[in-house]
Amino acid sequence: MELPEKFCERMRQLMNQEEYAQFISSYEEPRSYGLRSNPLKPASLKHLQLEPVAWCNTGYYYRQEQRPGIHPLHEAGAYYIQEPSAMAIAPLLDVKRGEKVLDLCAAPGGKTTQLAGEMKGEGLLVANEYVSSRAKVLSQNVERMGVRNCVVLNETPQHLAQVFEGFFDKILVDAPCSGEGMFRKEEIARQQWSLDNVTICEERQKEILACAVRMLAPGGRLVYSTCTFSPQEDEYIVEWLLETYSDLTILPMNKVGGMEDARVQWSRHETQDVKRAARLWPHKLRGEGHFAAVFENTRTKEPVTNSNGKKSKAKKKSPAVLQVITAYEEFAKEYLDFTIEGRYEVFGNRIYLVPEQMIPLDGLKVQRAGLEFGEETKGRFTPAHALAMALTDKEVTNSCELGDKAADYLHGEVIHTSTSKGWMLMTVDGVSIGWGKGTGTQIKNHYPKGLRK
Ligand SMILES: C[S@@+](CC[C@H](N)C(=O)[O-])C[C@H]1O[C@@H](n2cnc3c(N)ncnc32)[C@H](O)[C@@H]1O
Repeated sequence: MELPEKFCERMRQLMNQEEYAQFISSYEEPRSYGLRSNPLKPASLKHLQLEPVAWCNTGYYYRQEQRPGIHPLHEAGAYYIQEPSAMAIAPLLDVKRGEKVLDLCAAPGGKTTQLAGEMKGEGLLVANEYVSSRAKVLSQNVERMGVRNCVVLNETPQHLAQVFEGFFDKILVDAPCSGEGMFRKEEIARQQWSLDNVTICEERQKEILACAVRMLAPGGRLVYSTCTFSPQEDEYIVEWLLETYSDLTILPMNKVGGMEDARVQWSRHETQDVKRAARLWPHKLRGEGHFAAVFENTRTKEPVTNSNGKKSKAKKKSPAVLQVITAYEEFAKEYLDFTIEGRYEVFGNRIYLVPEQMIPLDGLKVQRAGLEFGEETKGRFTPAHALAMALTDKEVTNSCELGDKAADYLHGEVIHTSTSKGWMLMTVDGVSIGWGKGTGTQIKNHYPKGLRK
């Protein structure tokens, strides 16, 4: 594999001869493939031969030729395909049900969906992505994985910091970086790499982190991660955070499965605490490589905030809004049997469930306001695909197991079978995959046209 010359030169200077040889030869080895099972949509994965990933209790290695990405259970959100070392990051936040959590650089959503699985649908998860096309992909993945409590935003960190000062219990900054840990996976990462870009990334990371620190609640936790090896974006950044923010302390980490201490000698001022951060190296474990550090905000005093005091005022609902809510409630009475926390928000003819702790959405670039329930047209309610993906067959009055017809359903075909009439949740191996509408002799296909295979 052809690696950028200046990258090799830098690594050669940083490492001793023996380690450099091991590091470089890892690029000639085949890479490992991983998937993470989704606790929100449990399924049997017996059809795959899996080996556990040491640092993630839902993570597994799979063999490339098994191609789990083309199985209907993938479309059903039973698992997320994710590079194994990337699975080490979300657990570091130690999220608890009911917390307010921000994933500031979230697309395509590997770590967001992992956090969502740990939160079990309770609390507030804000997933933000700066690049709008990537925010759409993030939103699709949040939907596929059946997440109920996530608001997807397409904002700058600077604007978020103004709105959410001191608001979040947990913040993840999985920063845009020079991507040296992607070299084996993506040729484009090798082509786009340059020493100048490393420096640009370092500056950008500091700007993003300055915003993240402002949004961290007293006692809150911040996790910083990259998928690159350059000390400028790893040890330097950790040291900079500790030198700049006296309220931040770096926490020790449980380094398992071949993770190593970060290297104090690679920081600018040899700050000893830097070693608490972790390096995941491709020549030391089965993964492409990552860097991670965990910080705690030791400040105890509440800051003056914009957001904490901001509550959604109960606005008088217009007749049009009431019509949408009524249509949903009638649908829910007939077809749903579930309770879920949050507040209704209506945008045009669409109704969403927004997590209770979310502040008013006005003035924010919202990609997904929460869980979309569906839309009303002329008094008739059509449930959203997102709602189907977030439900289990126990939470609906009618469901239909597709079995060997799953591929037909994903193609958009009508399912011929005698059925009851009305909306039904379609499932694959018991996991929801979309809506169908029974006529008595067949089920009309409501799998979204844009997702059909
Ligand atoms: C390493 S990726 C995130 C991967 C994601 N956490 C996951 O696990 O799937 C970093 C993200 O930061 C976004 N980004 C780029 N510039 C940014 C900026 N100035 N501020 C915040 N995010 C930015 C990128 O578009 C990219 O999606």
